[in-house]
Amino acid sequence: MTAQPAPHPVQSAIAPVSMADYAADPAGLAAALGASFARYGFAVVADHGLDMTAIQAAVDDAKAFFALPADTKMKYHEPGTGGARGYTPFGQEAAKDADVVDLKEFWHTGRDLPKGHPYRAMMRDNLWPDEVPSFKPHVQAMFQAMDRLGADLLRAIALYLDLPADWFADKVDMGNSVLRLLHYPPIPADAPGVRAGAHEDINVITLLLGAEEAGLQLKDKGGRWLDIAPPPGALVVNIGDMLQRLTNHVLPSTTHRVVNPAPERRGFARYSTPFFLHFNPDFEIATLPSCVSTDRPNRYPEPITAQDYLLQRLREIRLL
Ligand SMILES: O=C(O)CCC(=O)C(=O)O
Ligand SMILES: [Fe+2]
Repeated sequence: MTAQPAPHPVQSAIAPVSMADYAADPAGLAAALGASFARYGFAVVADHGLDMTAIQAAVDDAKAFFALPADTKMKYHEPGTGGARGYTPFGQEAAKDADVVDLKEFWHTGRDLPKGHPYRAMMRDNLWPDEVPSFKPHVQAMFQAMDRLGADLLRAIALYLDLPADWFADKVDMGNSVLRLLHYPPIPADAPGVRAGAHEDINVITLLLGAEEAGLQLKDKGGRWLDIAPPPGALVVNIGDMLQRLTNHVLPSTTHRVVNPAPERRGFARYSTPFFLHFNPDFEIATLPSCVSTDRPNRYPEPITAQDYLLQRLREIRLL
């Protein structure tokens, strides 16, 4: 595989928050993260402690999978299942209300549930490609690493919300979380559509690696698009609709997109790996009382289970 030149330097709108002092000063991280989320719905997290060699091994296997012939990849596509597991080809997903499809293909890995677990009724079994033998152990390890880091970030978010640090722990420990391995191929000059149209994430929080290749933008409060250009290896974390709903918009789920590169970088693929952290499917998303006040009336008087909310939203993005 030929090495890509360094991505285009882009000025980032968001200052990174370091997790290096997390153990010594959890309240400090909670305050810094919370301030970034409240302002942008996004945070850039450095010193997150992920084993980047292990992550790279999984990303390399994803690249090997995407390089397979289309009909081989289609063996791992399960139509009519919302793209929950395995492969989703080009031309399938579109942003809500968009009239063009996104310029991407992806693979989804979820949680491996023990035999007989009641959530198996709602969470499909994983698929694994035979053609790339190390894919399964590498991608499983990456899923577990992101799952653990997500739980850590939720402890900081709980502190920011004045909840006990472990408030989220038993609400996400068997969550329907998904690791998405994404491939945006090189783009012809006249390609219609964009790599990923403007959208909000459905889940609780998203942990994104691989956004160094320029293109990821968030829509700021005033309607302006801002570039999110993380330093190499940094994690981009954003609030999803489920946490926005739980917090009555104290933590906003911000619209974002991946724009097509400048002409001189159109020949390069983009590989990124969002981990969509979800609640356990039967968790009832009911507005936190501490996030309701006379200035901030409850926007969601009716609770909804995480599973019902997910199904409703997947229909909107044409995955069901
Ligand atoms: O590829 C990226 O950087 C972001 C992708 C994204 O926003 C998504 O898949 O929800
Ligand atoms: Fe997204």
